[in-house]
Amino acid sequence: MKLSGVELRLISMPLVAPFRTSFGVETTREILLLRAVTDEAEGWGECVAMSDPLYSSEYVHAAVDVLTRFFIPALADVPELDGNAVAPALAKFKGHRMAKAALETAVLDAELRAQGRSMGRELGAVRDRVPCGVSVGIMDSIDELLDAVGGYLDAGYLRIKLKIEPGWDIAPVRAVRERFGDEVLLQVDANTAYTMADARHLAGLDPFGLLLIEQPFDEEDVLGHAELARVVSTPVCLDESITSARAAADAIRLGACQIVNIKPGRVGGYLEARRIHDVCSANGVAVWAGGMLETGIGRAANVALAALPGFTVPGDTSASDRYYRTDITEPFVLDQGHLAVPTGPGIGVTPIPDELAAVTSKVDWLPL
Ligand SMILES: CSCC[C@@H](NC(=O)CCC(=O)O)C(=O)O
Ligand SMILES: [Mg+2]
Repeated sequence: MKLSGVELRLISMPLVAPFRTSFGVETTREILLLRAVTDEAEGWGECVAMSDPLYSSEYVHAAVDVLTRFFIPALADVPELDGNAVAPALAKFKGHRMAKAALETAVLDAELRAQGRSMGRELGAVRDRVPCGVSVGIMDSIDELLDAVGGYLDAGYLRIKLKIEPGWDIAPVRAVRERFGDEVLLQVDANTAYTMADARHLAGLDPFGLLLIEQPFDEEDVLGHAELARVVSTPVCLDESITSARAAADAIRLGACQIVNIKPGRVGGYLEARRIHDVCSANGVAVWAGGMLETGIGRAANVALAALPGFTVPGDTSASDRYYRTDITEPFVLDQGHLAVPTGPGIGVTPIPDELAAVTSKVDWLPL
């Protein structure tokens, strides 16, 4: 394919309710969307970087800058562009995996649309629908939390994930167990809020039969997670630490994780995400699809990824209305706790022009 240019679009999506984690509160999601225009088709990619560098070092305006000044111009020199050619063309640039992922996805989407192949087929999906979990933020009270969890269970979600932080961990987990029983699939996510000094305290979660404890320590403290795994019986899952297939292989070898949360944006794209899936599967490590509050653009691709064979636990692929009153694509709607894997060419969805225009704050066109 020949790339004629890339549109960078900033949109602002108000959340249906504040979403609080151990690193802050999100009320509006500022998102960078890319539209790659080629001589054969157009493709879309969603950059999952947050507005501020709090989940990781990346943030929206840094992604705009690095794509504009370095990554998009670098594709001009690629003679036969396709999804597989993007990562090698950007390999000389360090980091910025979320920006790279958005660009690779837009080019891959264009390639697949041109060839009439779905993302699911390209990645190796083996299911036509995926079981869905939901991520529940830190709340002001246990009662508020129990109302929220009850609502999600009534909606059909098959797994509950509770955000935790020091001072909000054992009590909310105990309350959910006491109210909803031991059968509910339940896990927690600390977003790096603890240290090894908290190990004994975190062992206090063991009696509650959690599926996993996600990223309790700093993303660089891989050995700390291995040490924790020797102290607690709850399986340790890594998110922020797993930035590549190599990082996954090292973490598994060090005993730092028994389960892996795969987020294509965090690792540089869906092709690397599939490699991480393959490494984990080869080592008997279960994986699940993480989320970054994506619109239907990113959500469509995540649902396709979640249909691969090694995704054996429900992921954070929630319905569109978990975060947004109106999505910029046809909404993803939960059906018996599952989302259908898009079957159309590429990611299988496209933005609805009026909905996209309503949330757009800035559009830039970068010709090549
Ligand atoms: C704003 S928090 C984003 C990162 C967080 N994501 C979620 O909790 C799931 C978000 C979603 O449902 O998309 C995680 O660390 O796993
Ligand atoms: Mg996480």
